[in-house]
Amino acid sequence: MSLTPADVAVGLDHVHKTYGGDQPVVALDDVSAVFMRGTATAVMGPSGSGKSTLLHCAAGLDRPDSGTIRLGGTDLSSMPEKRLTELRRSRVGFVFQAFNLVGALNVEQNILLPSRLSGRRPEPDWVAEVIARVGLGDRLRHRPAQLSGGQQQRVAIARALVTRPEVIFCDEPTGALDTRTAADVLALLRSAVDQFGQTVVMVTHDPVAASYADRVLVLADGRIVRDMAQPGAERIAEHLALLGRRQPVASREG
Ligand SMILES: Nc1ncnc2c1ncn2[C@@H]1O[C@H](COP(=O)(O)OP(=O)(O)OP(=O)(O)O)[C@@H](O)[C@H]1O
Repeated sequence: MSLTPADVAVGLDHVHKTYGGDQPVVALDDVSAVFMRGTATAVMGPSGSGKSTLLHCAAGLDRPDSGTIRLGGTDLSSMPEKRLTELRRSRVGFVFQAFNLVGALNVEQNILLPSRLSGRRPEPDWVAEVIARVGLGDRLRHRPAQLSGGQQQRVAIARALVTRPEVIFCDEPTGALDTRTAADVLALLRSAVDQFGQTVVMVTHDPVAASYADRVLVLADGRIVRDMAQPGAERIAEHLALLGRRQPVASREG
């Protein structure tokens, strides 16, 4: 099967990112990766390996020093800040470890906030479908503080889905949840991919969370050192343990 540009949700091409200061840190060192539409990818690696930097650059929250980042057909690298902000509101969704809901707004208002900010009226049928899918129909008038952690993360996922973004970027989406609640949230993200054709890119430390993805990329020292298709939690854990013993040879495995 040959790839067409339309199959690609996000593409990074030879991306470099160095943080300045007296002792510059190379956070991304010539990273090239393609995230296909309708798939979930987990990004893993030791602390400081560049996972958040990759996510932030791919999402247009940060800029690379060199290299190209494309969202769909759009090159983000040289886009003015104002357009980048608009693009993030309308074409990208975010789910963070700390949920990042607005405490003064109720569940429904939180879910509709990105649409309001981008000046787009979401289709009522789609909003109803998303709310039903995340199981929050009886909580719409509640404030975030009145919800459990798992329910708050469901609100964040609904908020991300409602704008039909081209990709949802998740940064440790289950980091603040217990194992069972985490499994519910991961199943929900998985169903967004399988049922809605959503694209998900998820940074995680957890091999079990990563096993919900179609593909696992592992970073070390700002480089991609593993690229695995559906490896399963045990194999992921083995690879991470090997990395702990420093095996810097890049490999691509199916
Ligand atoms: N704003 C910054 N200024 C300077 N250095 C930074 C900055 N942000 C990140 N770094 C450095 O860049 C490297 C990559 O950081 P990054 O946060 O992307 O790693 P990570 O894999 O997400 O780590 P963690 O798992 O601990 O969150 C690290 O060495 C980090 O210290």
